Amino acid sequence: MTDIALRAVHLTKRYGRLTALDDLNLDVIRGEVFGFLGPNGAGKSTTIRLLLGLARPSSGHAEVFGVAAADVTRAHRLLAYVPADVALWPHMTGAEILHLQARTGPGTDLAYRDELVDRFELDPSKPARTYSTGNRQKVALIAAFATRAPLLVLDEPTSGLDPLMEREFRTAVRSARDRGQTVFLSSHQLAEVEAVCDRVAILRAGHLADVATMSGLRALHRSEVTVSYTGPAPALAVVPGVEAITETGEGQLRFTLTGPPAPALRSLAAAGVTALAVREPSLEEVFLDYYGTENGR
Ligand SMILES: Nc1ncnc2c1ncn2[C@@H]1O[C@H](COP(=O)(O)OP(=O)(O)OP(=O)(O)O)[C@@H](O)[C@H]1O
Repeated sequence: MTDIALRAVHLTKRYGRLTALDDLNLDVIRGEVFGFLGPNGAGKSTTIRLLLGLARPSSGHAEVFGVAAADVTRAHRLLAYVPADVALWPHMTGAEILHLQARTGPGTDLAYRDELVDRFELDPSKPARTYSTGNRQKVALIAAFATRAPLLVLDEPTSGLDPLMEREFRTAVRSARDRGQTVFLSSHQLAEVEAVCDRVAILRAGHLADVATMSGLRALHRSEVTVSYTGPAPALAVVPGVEAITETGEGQLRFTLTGPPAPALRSLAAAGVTALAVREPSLEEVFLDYYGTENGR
């Protein structure tokens, strides 16, 4: 089997006059956790459907471990897929669905599956129609993580999960990587991708803006700090990582911070700080900051 888990070659999808994906060329290497990051509507789900042969490209093609994505029967033996909107058979219980998926998929580690049911705190005895969005997502994630499929494709996998379950999700992704599985996950959350991925592709308005390693992405990650103080004005201009210092009022400052916060905090220590707020920018803001102001279309 080839070492390229997923390959997109000039992959393009047009819906009428809208180009949802424009000439994507991308290789995901076997064994890596690969993030596919982009704001809402960037074309992430469209790309995933093309990579999995579930939609037909306008031009270009995709491969799963060297198998043409259009050959869905063969390609899908190599992967487990969790869509963004998980639909389950409404009258079956979680346990029955997991049982069925284990029989039809590429092979399941049943002991690990039962462990995941506990860890994700899923009550498998209930019929699927009674499950919340998050619980439906859990069923699909448990089924996917428990398979021995060499590739897991997860579309916005944590959108319905609460923070505790997000932690379990991250643990499960790391275990998948330790077992040698390749994980491809789409997200619009920088923090999630930062926590689990080795590399990340950044998609913006249907265009691949960048493929970065995590350290490259961290350089993009800039927090906005607002501070009120009663003492002397802090000498922030000389602090590494501090930029865009703006006086917002009497004894009030705003600045952006990249990298470790310790030097900035040391400089603030003598200023008699009365309030400090740190805000993580949204992905859209990071993109605007990094890629310019036009909306990319
Ligand atoms: N079947 C379709 N028909 C027409 N337009 C579509 C169709 N599917 C997607 N689009 C459009 O293609 C663009 C990309 O959508 P897509 O769902 O792939 O984005 P996304 O990055 O997954 O967004 P989100 O994070 O909101 O799910 C959007 O402008 C969307 O409206």
